[in-house]
Amino acid sequence: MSEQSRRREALDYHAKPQPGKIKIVPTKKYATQRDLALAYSPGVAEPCLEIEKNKENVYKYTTKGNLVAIISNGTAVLGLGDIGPEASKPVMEGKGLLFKIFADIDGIDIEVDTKDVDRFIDTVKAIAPTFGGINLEDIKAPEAFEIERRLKEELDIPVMHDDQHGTAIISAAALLNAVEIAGKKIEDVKIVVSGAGAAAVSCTRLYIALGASHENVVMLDSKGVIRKDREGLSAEKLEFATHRKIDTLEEAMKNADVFIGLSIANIVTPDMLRAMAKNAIVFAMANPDPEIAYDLAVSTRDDIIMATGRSDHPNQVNNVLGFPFIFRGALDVRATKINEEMKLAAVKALAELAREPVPEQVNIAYGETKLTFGKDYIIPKPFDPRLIHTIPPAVAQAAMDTGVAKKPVTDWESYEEELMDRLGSDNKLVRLLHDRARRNPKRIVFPEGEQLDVLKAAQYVNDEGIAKPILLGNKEIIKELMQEIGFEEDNIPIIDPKTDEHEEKKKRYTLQYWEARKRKGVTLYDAERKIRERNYFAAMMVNEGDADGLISGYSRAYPSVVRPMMELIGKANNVSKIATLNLMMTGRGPMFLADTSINIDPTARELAKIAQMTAVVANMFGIEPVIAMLSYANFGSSKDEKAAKVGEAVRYLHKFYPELKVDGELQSDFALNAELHQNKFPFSKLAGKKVNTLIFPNLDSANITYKLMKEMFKAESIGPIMLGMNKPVHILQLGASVEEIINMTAVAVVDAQEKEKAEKEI
Ligand SMILES: NC(=O)C1=CN([C@@H]2O[C@H](COP(=O)(O)OP(=O)(O)OC[C@H]3O[C@@H](n4cnc5c(N)ncnc54)[C@H](OP(=O)(O)O)[C@@H]3O)[C@@H](O)[C@H]2O)C=CC1
Ligand SMILES: CC(=O)C(=O)O
Ligand SMILES: [Mg+2]
Repeated sequence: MSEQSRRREALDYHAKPQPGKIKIVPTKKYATQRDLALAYSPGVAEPCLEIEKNKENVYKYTTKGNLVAIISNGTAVLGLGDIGPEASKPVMEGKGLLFKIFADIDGIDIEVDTKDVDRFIDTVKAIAPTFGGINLEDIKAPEAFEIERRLKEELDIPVMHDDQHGTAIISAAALLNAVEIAGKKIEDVKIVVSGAGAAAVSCTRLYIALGASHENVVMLDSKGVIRKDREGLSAEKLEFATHRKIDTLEEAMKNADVFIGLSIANIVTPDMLRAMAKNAIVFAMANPDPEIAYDLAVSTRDDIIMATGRSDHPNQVNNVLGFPFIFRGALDVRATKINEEMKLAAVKALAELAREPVPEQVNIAYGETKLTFGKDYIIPKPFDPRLIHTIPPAVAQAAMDTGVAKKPVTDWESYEEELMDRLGSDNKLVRLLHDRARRNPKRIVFPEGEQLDVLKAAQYVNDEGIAKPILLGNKEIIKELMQEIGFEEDNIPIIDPKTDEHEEKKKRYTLQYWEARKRKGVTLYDAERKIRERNYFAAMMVNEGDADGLISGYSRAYPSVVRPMMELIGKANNVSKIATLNLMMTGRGPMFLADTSINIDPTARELAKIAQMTAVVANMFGIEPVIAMLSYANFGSSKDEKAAKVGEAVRYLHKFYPELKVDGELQSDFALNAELHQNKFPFSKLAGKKVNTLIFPNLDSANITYKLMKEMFKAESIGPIMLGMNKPVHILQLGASVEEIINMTAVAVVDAQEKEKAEKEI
């Protein structure tokens, strides 16, 4: 992308469809006069009086506890310098967005038009009652030091200048890991720090607290190396002034192990990098453009461990990884400050998290094959969903240990649940599914073992204890691919149905298959050939109890995989037709949609059965189904046979499954809008209820709807989940993502558990 189009894209992003990046949305009902009487006068007086009696009640009745002010005067905006309060607003709004998406904190930007330290402090103190925390941002040194110090002393809510401490925490975690990867010791490394401002000073202090040697640091500002013999140094610069008789960055870089850039763009040259020690560590963190461009640095030396503040290269060392989670932990225990112990706890948690195996969804989010701890992955990625339940508890615990938590956590398990819920119910549901699978993992056969994405999913479910994979395909190819993704597991069965191995098993499957199909035109010879095909072999494995479930369809069109499954495995006893559902993660919560893939124009009875089978699966996910039978008409408003068919299906359901919360026929708006539904059809079984299951009258409408939701609203989908098969067999959509394959595998495991339970009951 050219520089010009990148610029245009950034400007359009901010300008359209409405200017800016955040807005305020009410959290309470406001539709009726009664609601307004509660939200505002007279009802609002009650919480006011409660808070007047006890100020702490402000946390109970208002947004204070989750509201953070992001305050700047625009004097050190990124590496752009003193561009003024208005020009800093996009950055501050950006931080508001990041607070929200990563930690569910409401961050409000406040730009203050003053460079006077006292005036700035007075302004922040005057507005502090509104907020649960204060994030100071992009205020230049040395004013930033005094502003933060005094506000911390004078306020009883957490105050953190993020450029100082957020940056220090993240870069310290990255440095600890980088030093280890480089085979060095923090105590020994020679560190050059370019910049002597808010970020540089705090970062260096923290590195020293973590073991770096004061003598090994050389710091530079806009005038060059900060030497002890220089006149007029501020207290902070004097703290890091060196006795060495050098003046320039070029001199400082000779044999240095670490370069820390918190200054301005493009001041480091390739020659300077070449002069550094072996396995040099270079954190060029100036934003938006680093002290040396990433590509230039890595092409200069191949032993370098390189990081920047940007998201478009490996190793983004940026305070975005810290502030959302540090404030989350501090707010949750109502900490009165963010102290050293809390910062160190965050450093440790972040550094350790980078060493853990990376969830596949992070690989996907960053378009990576396999992120692993090493030179190109020294620090977690901001979109890592583990951050929310790893960093805040560490910070909260440290706050409690040091006596600054006014509301300590008492139940850590439910606190972690609450943290995970902050990222939405989708995560919760998927977690529930994976947890259920993990309780009793089953053997799942993957006929498409030669596909990289299938292997990655198999690796994940194996590592996570969700399933015990069995892989079908060419052994050599599979092993090579496994090695490529680091799937080093010798105990995974790999079977190639095309070779002469497993002769006895193949003979058994052939005879079974022939037995079942010999009166349907299949000869023994046909059967022998079919069993060498992976999907047939896999289906026979499930039939014969050599596997508990099957996942296929990644590389072939849906119908061509359904066919052998129907031939070999068939329907469950009480089922006339199989069907499928998709579980969609939507803004209003999880929704079940059926039949999305098989029955083109089901009869009334078939529709009723689809609804009943869908209800069973919803219960399996721990959700009580509330089912709308959809049509273009409402409760008999059209006499047309298409609408009447849905009405008839509802009558079946009411008669044979009276316990189900189901009604219709219904138009989709009446199905989804509980209030509209209640007003017009108070007699309905669904009146006042939140519908979570939609049964469509035909395949056209169901398939089109679920794919539209997926593409237009980026709704995540689990499915199509097979309904009514005799065994746990699930067919993927062509080209399903690794995440989808993982989730479908978990579905197959839970399905196998349920079928096992049902058999035992019989
Ligand atoms: N990646 C990240 O997460 C973060 C990155 N940063 C980046 O760090 C930089 C500094 O931010 P911050 O500390 O808040 O700002 P400050 O204004 O407080 O500090 C800027 C410092 O850079 C120094 N400087 C300017 N030009 C040069 C030069 N040619 N060589 C060496 N030093 C120079 C200034 O020197 P002098 O004292 O002489 O004026 C000053 O000490 C910015 O680029 C910012 O984007 C900041 C926070 C987080
Ligand atoms: C990332 C950040 O806070 C800065 O560059 O100022
Ligand atoms: Mg900043």
